[in-house]
Amino acid sequence: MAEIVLTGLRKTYGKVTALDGVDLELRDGEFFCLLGPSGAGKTTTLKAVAGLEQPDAGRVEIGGVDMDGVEPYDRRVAMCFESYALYPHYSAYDNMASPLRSPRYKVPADEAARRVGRIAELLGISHLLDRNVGELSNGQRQRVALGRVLVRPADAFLLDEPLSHLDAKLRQSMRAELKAIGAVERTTTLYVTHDYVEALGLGDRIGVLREGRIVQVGTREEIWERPADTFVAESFGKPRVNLVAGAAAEGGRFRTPDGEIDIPLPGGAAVPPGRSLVLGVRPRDVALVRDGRPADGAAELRGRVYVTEILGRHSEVTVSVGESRVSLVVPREDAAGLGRPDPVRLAVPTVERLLFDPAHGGRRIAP
Ligand SMILES: Nc1ncnc2c1ncn2[C@@H]1O[C@H](COP(=O)(O)OP(=O)(O)OP(=O)(O)O)[C@@H](O)[C@H]1O
Repeated sequence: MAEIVLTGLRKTYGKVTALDGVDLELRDGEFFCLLGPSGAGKTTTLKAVAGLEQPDAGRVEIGGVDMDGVEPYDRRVAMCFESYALYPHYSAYDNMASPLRSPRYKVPADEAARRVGRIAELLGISHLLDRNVGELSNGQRQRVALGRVLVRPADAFLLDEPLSHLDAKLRQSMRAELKAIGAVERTTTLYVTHDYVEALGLGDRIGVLREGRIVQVGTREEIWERPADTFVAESFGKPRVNLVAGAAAEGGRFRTPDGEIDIPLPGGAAVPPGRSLVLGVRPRDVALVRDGRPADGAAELRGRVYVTEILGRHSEVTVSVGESRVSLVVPREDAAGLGRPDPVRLAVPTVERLLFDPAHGGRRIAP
């Protein structure tokens, strides 16, 4: 077990800045998810921790020890890449046990068998242990590769999109297993993903990486309810958060340029009238109003259906409110019969409204 502390990590490849001053602290035994779009620097961060890439500047500490000059093999971390190198002519068992036979991690054969057996069971691959890896599916191979990492005694696991080749159902069950392994082993785990559902489901805490910088670190509730900026807000949730451009108006209100949306500012934000703002509301927080008035505290918007799309048992309805668009997710039957350009009324509840400042990179200013 060990905490991992990254300070001011920088790494450039020619003209590309992969890491632009990454600061991150992982607590001992924590399951930490690093989320970011393609090219954000996730893999580079992992490699810097593993010692496979030398940062141009900054420091990596594992368990309180500065890793400068420490060889990858001496860092006591186990890393699993998205592309996994297995021995195709060996059995799954031998692949998983191979690290435990190397001089560095050598454990007695019965201990190795016990470790491999336990991890294989957690990963749901016990029945595959005798098969040659060359005969396995991609998803099965990915689990063997993950197993090979998890059997090793290590202070930290570094996992790079380890579930990317699994189908949706298997991913979901594997998430539960990984969480269980993390809890049992209490081993600090740095888990890289670009899938927000995975990050929310797995991470004790989540770090959001953008263009080589950490933009926010927090629990799933903090990241979801109090995103640091519009980038983080847009990174979590499907359909995406509604971001509506407008400005502060007299009396503590938010107004779009055409005046069609004119509602109280969230969280009693004190913003001088005229200042540009972006209002954020998640589609699942917006409701259709059929009769009467919206519930207490909710603001009413009037618009016309622009498009509807069925998402399984729910439908996404996109509504034009003047020049702005607002999406909402409602039970499928509630949207039945709705089509362009039917008039609709929407309720936007108070508490879920977020306010961002477009003049400062879209950072959240309320609540
Ligand atoms: N060996 C390399 N040579 C040149 N450029 C590189 C190298 N490795 C990474 N990069 C660049 O550095 C940036 C960050 O890459 P990195 O692989 O860390 O991103 P990532 O967040 O893991 O992306 P993905 O989700 O696509 O794997 C990218 O612009 C990438 O093209």
